[in-house]
Amino acid sequence: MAINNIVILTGAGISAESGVATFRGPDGLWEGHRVEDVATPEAFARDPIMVQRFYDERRAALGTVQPNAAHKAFGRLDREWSGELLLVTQNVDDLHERGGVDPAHGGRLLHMHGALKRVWCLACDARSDWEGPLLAQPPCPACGASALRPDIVWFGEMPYHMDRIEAALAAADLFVSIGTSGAVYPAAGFVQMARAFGARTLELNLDVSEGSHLFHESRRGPAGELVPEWVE
Ligand SMILES: CC(C)NC(=O)[C@H](Cc1c[nH]c2ccccc12)NC(=O)[C@H](CCCC/N=C(/NCCC(=O)O)S[C@H]1O[C@H](COP(=O)(O)OP(=O)(O)OC[C@H]2O[C@@H](n3cnc4c(N)ncnc43)[C@H](O)[C@@H]2O)[C@@H](O)[C@H]1O)NC(=O)OCc1ccccc1
Repeated sequence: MAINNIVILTGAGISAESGVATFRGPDGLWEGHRVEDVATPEAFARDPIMVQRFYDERRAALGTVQPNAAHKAFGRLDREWSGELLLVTQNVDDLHERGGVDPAHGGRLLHMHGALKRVWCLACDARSDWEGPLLAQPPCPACGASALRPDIVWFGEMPYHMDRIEAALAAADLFVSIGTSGAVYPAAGFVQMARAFGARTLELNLDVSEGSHLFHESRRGPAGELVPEWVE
């Protein structure tokens, strides 16, 4: 089968070698909190200070990490692949962009769970690029109100770009999943969807994941080695 249309899904594992904590790593906790308990609209309503601190720390930490060989390999693929390519990431870091995947290049990169460097104003609904902390409740760049929240998809909220993602999965010849435990939906269901439409499916992951048995092929190892090998 000729491979022309590729859909790639990445998770926290692709950024692990850059020093970004995964969710279900050794303790997968933040200050003793399960992510599912911090990354929810209920937690934000209950304790906005705690939630803002959680994201301020992760946003600030982006300045201390660099894209790794896996991110850079996808930068090369984005530049060289003439067929259809959609890179869907569950990650909220900016390492795919800094690894060379150009978001402006035909919209090939989608952050289905949002991004740390974006904010959402609950007063005027504007979404804006953002670098600094939100703890001090700074004014919205669009309306000046102090009602900014991280532009991140929390548990119980609808992920972004689902229409584009589902259309690409339906047309995919190849679906590749990298560095994800397959524990969170709807992302964990993409492999079944791609297979249902006849795509070949490949997993590149350090450990066995909740979805490994669903793939045609599953390779074990660090993304920093497996991804450049696969892209070459
Ligand atoms: C916990 C789980 C059971 N819960 C869910 O799935 C829920 C509920 C649910 C929906 N459908 C279901 C069906 C069944 C059961 C439950 C549900 N899903 C939702 O709430 C979703 C929204 C989920 C998104 C939540 N936000 C995130 N992130 C942003 C926040 C933030 O980042 O702070 S999810 C977050 O957790 C997930 C973490 O998973 P991974 O990225 O896979 O990371 P993890 O640490 O788990 O695993 C790392 C893997 O990498 C590997 N690895 C490690 N190092 C390396 C290495 N070096 N190289 C290679 N691999 C490596 C490891 O082996 C491991 O396998 C990611 O998705 C990540 O984005 N929303 C929704 O369903 O809305 C409803 C709806 C529907 C219609 C209309 C309206 C509403």
